[in-house]
Amino acid sequence: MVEHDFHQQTQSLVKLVVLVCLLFLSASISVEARIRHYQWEVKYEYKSPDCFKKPSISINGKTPGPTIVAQQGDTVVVEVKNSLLTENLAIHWHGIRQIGTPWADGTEGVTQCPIVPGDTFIYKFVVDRAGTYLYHAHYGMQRQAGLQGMMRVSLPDGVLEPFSYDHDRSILLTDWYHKSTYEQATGLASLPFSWVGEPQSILIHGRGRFNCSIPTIDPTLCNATNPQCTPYSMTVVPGKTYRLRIGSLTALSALSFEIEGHNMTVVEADGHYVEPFVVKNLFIYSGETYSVLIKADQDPTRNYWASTKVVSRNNTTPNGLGIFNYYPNHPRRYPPTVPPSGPRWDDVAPRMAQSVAIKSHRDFIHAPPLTSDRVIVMLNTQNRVNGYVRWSVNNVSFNMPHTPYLIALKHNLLHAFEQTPPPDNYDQKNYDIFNIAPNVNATTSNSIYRLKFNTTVDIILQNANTMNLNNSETHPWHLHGHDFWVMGYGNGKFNQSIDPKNYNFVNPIMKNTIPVHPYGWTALRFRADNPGVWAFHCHIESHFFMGMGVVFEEGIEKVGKLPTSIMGCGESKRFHRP
Ligand SMILES: O=C1O[C@H]([C@@H](O)CO)C(O)=C1O
Repeated sequence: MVEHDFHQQTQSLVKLVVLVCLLFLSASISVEARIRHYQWEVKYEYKSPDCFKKPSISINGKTPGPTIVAQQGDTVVVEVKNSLLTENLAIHWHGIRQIGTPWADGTEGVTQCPIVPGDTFIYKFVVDRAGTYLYHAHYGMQRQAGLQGMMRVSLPDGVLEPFSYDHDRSILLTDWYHKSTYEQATGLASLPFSWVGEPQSILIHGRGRFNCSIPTIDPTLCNATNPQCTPYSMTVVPGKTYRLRIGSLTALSALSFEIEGHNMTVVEADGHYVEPFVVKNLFIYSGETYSVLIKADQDPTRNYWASTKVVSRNNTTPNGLGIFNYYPNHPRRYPPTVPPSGPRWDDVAPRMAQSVAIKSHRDFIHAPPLTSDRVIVMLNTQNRVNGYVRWSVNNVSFNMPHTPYLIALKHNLLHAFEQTPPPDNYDQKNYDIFNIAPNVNATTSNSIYRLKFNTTVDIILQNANTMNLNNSETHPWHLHGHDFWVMGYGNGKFNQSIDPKNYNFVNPIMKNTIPVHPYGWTALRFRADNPGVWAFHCHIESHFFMGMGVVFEEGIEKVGKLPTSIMGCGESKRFHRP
């Protein structure tokens, strides 16, 4: 009897040990499988994405950089080596909320010190929601030198999308200047002011075609036969349906994208499912992502144009052209037709109509809070400060401090930036948004909005006239660390006592980037529930450089111990122990 018991006990002990070992093994296997490790070297290289040769910033030799592919819940680790020789660096993971890792947001001056030449910095964060996202440089105007790419996060195994398709493809749309970032930034920060002008080309996934035969172009710099500028071609099999993930990281341009002869069904925006709707052309602003479904259901004996046109500015940039290639036609065979001319650049109505049409998918509605605790109205204006042309919010033009806010706030270095908070409103009674402001003087400041943790905040983006007569621009605003509900859009001046009554409480889409249309307003709502310090800014590279942004702090006391790797600049030098 005793012996039998002993035998049983030994058996159960062995079973337990085996079970624990198996559990341990499977845990370590699954943990290992869930880390996506990337090693990137960032450096300048000559590239000719539109046939014109220019020093461009590449990642492992490529611009756009590699697409990060991960699954919901994975940890992404990117080891970034700065080989730019004489230039600092920081990379932002656009659309990733960085819950619990605010120091990994990659915003120089806000969440980290820049990565100095020769250094390697490790970004580590969890991708907590499936969808289409972006990454790009967030230091000065470095993004538009080519440091940008896409991220694709798939659903957990066994979870289905609310739509079906045969193949998944991604393209990044960008605009491209021949002048260096330095020449551009110097002009913007100089007296007299020198504007960057319109981009020379539109690139479809890093490929465009500048006209090298223009007589003023140095023929040694522009080579129409360079294989780097063969047009982008996407091969499709007749009858199949394609999910095309489209991201825009233009420096300046608002775009209209279309595929000749094919409708597109919009199904995703900034990582959220959209109640499907059909468009002929998709308007997309810098910092936005969309997924569209396209069925290859046209005459399969030929190819079709993919065309990208600049809208919202009276521009000189030729349409960016690619090839929608029906297999087995040759992928570089030009379509037999004239490329589509696209919508009129100055027609705001269809752009507003698309913005309004983007609603949450009926099965994925996140209901917004019914009331908000604070309303911040943000007047968007172009101004002069001491003669310099700037952009500002409520007459305050933003500049970056030398000590990143996250470090300054966490370590109580409150003299590291101005403490008087920026205004929550502008002089709504007297300000005429339709005319050049009589007094366009503004101040510059690096003060920030401090939000009460876990409160609901409304932001009203109010557009206005620029310093040029009869001119108001489109500004795509991007919020770091959060998604917001899009509560409504309107033309003209926002009316606090009427317009909130028409907010969409039924099925508002959640996004991280949103346009404010010319002379219009856009209302968004978010929960200040992500401890950290977060930038909110116009995603036009030159506009943010000229002061068009703000910074929010929330729950700083809840932020965990900051990694010393983000430190080493300004007042944070003393905490830096490499
Ligand atoms: O910031 C800008 O400056 C120019 C122009 O307004 C200056 O004349 C322009 O088009 C912008 O978007």
